[in-house]
Amino acid sequence: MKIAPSILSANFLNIQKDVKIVDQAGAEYLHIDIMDGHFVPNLSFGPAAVQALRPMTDMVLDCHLMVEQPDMYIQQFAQAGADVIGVHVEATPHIHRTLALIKENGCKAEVVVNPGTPISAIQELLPFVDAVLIMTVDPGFGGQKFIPEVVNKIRQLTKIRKKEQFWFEVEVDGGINDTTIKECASAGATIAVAGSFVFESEDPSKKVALLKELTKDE
Ligand SMILES: O=C(CO)[C@@H](O)[C@H](O)COP(=O)(O)O
Repeated sequence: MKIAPSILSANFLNIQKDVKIVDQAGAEYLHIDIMDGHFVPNLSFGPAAVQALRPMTDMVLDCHLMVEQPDMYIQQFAQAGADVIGVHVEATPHIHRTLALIKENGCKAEVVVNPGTPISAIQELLPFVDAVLIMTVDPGFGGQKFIPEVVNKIRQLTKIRKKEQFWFEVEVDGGINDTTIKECASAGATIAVAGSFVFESEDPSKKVALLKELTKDE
């Protein structure tokens, strides 16, 4: 399983140091939460933050857009250095167009589903995506409690993925720690985002190593 530390919980006064720590600890992805204060009740980063992070690491920059009208921002995030751009199925009536736009801009296209949204809502999109992000908390804040009922959706998606021989990544995000990551991994998740568990600890490097160790056989 790949580990994607979420910089929402990192130390913004010394972000370069935190990025280096998780990079050296073996994290493959760096998860960047983009919040607009409309789609979710919180504000975070814009394309300038992604541009500043890009020269700091070769980790995959995984931009999770929690924004309304995502099409307005795709090109800016792509030009800033995003590798993966995730857009919520709940955020636009034209999600297929948005996913195509992400690919046209040279990035991997990811569709994101909230805890209250069924897998059936994205089923027709599965042939077009590089990744599906299943939210295991309601988006907007770090440090929330994992919603265990969502594990069933990871299983459902994994079943479809195997049956149809799709190769998209199955990413999980929210409340991931040394217990919940095991449930997600056994259900078929391939990437785990972890914010507070990693960065609000004494030793983020050890936490990344622990998450990798716990899921090394998945
Ligand atoms: O998308 C989000 C929150 O909306 C996440 O990426 C959080 O940043 C994860 O934080 P933890 O739940 O791991 O503390």
